[in-house]
Amino acid sequence: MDQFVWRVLPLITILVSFFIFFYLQDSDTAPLYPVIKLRRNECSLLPHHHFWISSKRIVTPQGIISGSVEINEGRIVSVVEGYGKQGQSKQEEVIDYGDAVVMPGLIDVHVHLDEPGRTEWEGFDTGTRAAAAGGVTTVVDMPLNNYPTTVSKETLKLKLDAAEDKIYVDVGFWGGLVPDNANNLTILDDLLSAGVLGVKSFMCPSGINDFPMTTIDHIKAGLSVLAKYKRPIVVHSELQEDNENHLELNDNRDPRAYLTYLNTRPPSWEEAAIRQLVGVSKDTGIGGPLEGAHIHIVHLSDSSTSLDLIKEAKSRGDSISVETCPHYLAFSSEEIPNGDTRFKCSPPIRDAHNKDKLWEAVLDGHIDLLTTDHSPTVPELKLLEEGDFLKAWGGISSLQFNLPVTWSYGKKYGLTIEQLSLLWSKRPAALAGIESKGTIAVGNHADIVVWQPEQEFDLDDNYPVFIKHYELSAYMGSRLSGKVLDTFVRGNLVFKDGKHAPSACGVKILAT
Ligand SMILES: NC(=O)N[C@H]1NC(=O)NC1=O
Ligand SMILES: [Zn+2]
Ligand SMILES: [Zn+2]
Repeated sequence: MDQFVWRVLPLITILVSFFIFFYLQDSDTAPLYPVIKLRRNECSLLPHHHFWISSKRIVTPQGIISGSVEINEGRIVSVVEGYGKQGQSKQEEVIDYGDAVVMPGLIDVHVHLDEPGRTEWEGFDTGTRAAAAGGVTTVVDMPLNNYPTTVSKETLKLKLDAAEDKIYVDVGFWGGLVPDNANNLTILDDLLSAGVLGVKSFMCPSGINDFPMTTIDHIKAGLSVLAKYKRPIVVHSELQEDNENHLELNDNRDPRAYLTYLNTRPPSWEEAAIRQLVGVSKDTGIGGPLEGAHIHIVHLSDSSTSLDLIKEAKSRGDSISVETCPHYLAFSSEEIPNGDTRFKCSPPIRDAHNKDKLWEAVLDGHIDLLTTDHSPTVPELKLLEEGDFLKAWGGISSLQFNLPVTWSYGKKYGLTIEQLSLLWSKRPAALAGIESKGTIAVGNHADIVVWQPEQEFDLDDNYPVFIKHYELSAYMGSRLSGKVLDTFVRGNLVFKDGKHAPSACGVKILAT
């Protein structure tokens, strides 16, 4: 036995020395902690944790500057004006992006990732890879389309477990307000104290059985708890009217014609819901009985009376805000081909005049922010072959394309890069209460997208798309401008040249 040990000992010594030698080659800061070091490197496509990004177009709250951003351990530690003047830095630690735009990463506060329960529709892995590839550094996940829906602290726990080790960007979570927890506010209170950033509810059927709609009284009850936590409710604002003209039943019009579907969900549905909501938001103003609560209207499509009601509520000091989505700004009902159910969503895409007015409201600041409402499904439910607009799943798949789509269509209306950044980063961060994100400012998370507004590309089958069932996206086949080059999340380079970092190191964001 002794003899055996003496024979293998030199061999073991040589193996150990080889390991140490190669490990030290790879290390620059913490040679004594190989395990931590190796894992950290897998989070990023860069070897450094302290580095500089320089560019002639950096979007800061003070305007677009030429200079550099210093990043250390995931935070922005300095922003220096003057291109090529990054002080003490070593050359290999400076990434020079030339005239590419360096901007806060996008924050998409309306995304259905569908996991657990409907991972065949989307999922944390595919969804957050798509986000990273599109320059989206934070998403806030919706409480429905996953199964079970996120309506209690127990179901939130299932969400959090399902997200473990799968997220490439940071992810926050909305809880759901449904009759069950609106009628038993302890459940809602527990859900909020478990860390959801706020709650979502529907004023019409949601299309998902275990996510029933709420009445305005449920919403009022929910707001009383939300006020205490100072967190928002985000509301799908359509109120179904009992108007025969709009019912799908007894209707012998062509279900493949987009107009048939459009007529089933008129602007008056949005108007009726918003009228009820502004009746309640009046109490959210300073000194009001619901001070601290906030009402946010999701995916506004009607740019007429619905928008006027919101403007009025804002001008009297209500705590209320509104989002719209790229598909309402990119498409109009006149252009939607018969049977092309990729364009089906609710509320529906309306006519070109409505779209122009939506852009006007975006540019004037009456619409606060943009989101995707990325709501994917499987081909069997999108019914592309049948082309039946009345039966197909309503929801548009677009998470990876936010930035180029907003830019491609917006620049024709005079949208600036600074406005785009407010709409996609700063204001969404404020709504979700995650203000250490959303701007390139000292102390903030180094969540950054680098993109080239002038670069055009075709969204065809050769383009690396990471959303599941990408062929169901209404944007496939289009030519866009504004190519995402690199994406950083908390200083980790998570996406570059069509490739992701080896490990999914996004963080689950919980409100405290
Ligand atoms: N359940 C769900 O995701 N519904 C979404 N789809 C859509 O088009 N509008 C929605 O609210
Ligand atoms: Zn909705
Ligand atoms: Zn949605």
